[in-house]
Amino acid sequence: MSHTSEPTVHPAALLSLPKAELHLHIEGTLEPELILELAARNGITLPHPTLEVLREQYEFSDLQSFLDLYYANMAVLITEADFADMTRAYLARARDSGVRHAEIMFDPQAHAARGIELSTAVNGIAAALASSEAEFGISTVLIAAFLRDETEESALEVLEALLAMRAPITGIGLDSAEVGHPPSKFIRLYKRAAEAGLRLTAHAGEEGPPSYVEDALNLLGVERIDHGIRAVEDRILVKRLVREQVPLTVCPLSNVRLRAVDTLAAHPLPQMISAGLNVCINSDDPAYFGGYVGANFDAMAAEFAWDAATAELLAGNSIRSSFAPDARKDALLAELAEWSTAHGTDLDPGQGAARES
Ligand SMILES: Nc1ncnc2[nH]cnc12
Ligand SMILES: [Zn+2]
Repeated sequence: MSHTSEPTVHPAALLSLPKAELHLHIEGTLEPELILELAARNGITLPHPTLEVLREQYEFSDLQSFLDLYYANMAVLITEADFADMTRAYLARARDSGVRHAEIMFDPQAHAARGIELSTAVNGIAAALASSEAEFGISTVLIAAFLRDETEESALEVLEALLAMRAPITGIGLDSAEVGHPPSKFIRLYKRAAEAGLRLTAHAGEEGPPSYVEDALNLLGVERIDHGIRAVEDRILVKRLVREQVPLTVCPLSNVRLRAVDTLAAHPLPQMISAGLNVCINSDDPAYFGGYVGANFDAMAAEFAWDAATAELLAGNSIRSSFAPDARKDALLAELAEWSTAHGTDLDPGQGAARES
């Protein structure tokens, strides 16, 4: 079902494509096996105590049905070592997906609400990130995401605590249940974060209306929008997003599993690319949605018969839209140019596959 005359990019080439992952919840990388291992290690009895029963819970009808399980499973994260092990497991899988830079969100309020010290979560994650470049070849950025279904006061308190402890965070995000919790709830939080020199992103337009995307830009001053797929419903907003080249961190497998879109074939990403939007591909909560960033690329490339130039465009967007230092971006863009030379659209069909296999 090729839509172009160019050869479809080979899955092995997609894995070697140097890319950045900008939308990733570290708690959403807790694989069922690790959940059970940590539960045993910490003497915790889970409501779903076997792998089989736990796996049966991974059928979601919407965002909230997923969030219920996501928050429940966090109960196994108790010590710094738990947070570090979870983070290292993600980095290993991200490396296998060709990720060279990762921007990792965590939910500090969700852990504080369970009585876990902020420093436990921060230090555990940070310990794994500290050796990420040496161990996995992945540079990283840590983002504190605030729960939009909690109050702004709670978010401000936690942000102040993170600043006071000099937590190694580069930015803030806004996640959890979207509808009914508009960006306008968090104006003071984003103002404070901007004053503290933090980079700004927010989930918007996942389940919520296009007006939430507009409000995140206008009221919160975000530099990036996480998801943003419902922006396509508003032509004027799309024009603005194209004009300003606002990065949209799209998560195809997540959108299908949470029923934001009916099927992968109905996903608006191809339409977004054609419109000239600055989109990239991410995994969101890969342990819950059927795959890491490589699987997201594979599924979309197969569904839409993407060529190497489309893969290169998406990877380039991810690198350029990252919060990485300019020197790191330049190095990754140079790697991408090398990949492009090896896998470019002027390549004979099959040549890329032969090189990779
Ligand atoms: N996809 C998602 N949307 C909103 N909040 C989240 N928290 C973790 N994953 C999320
Ligand atoms: Zn998300």
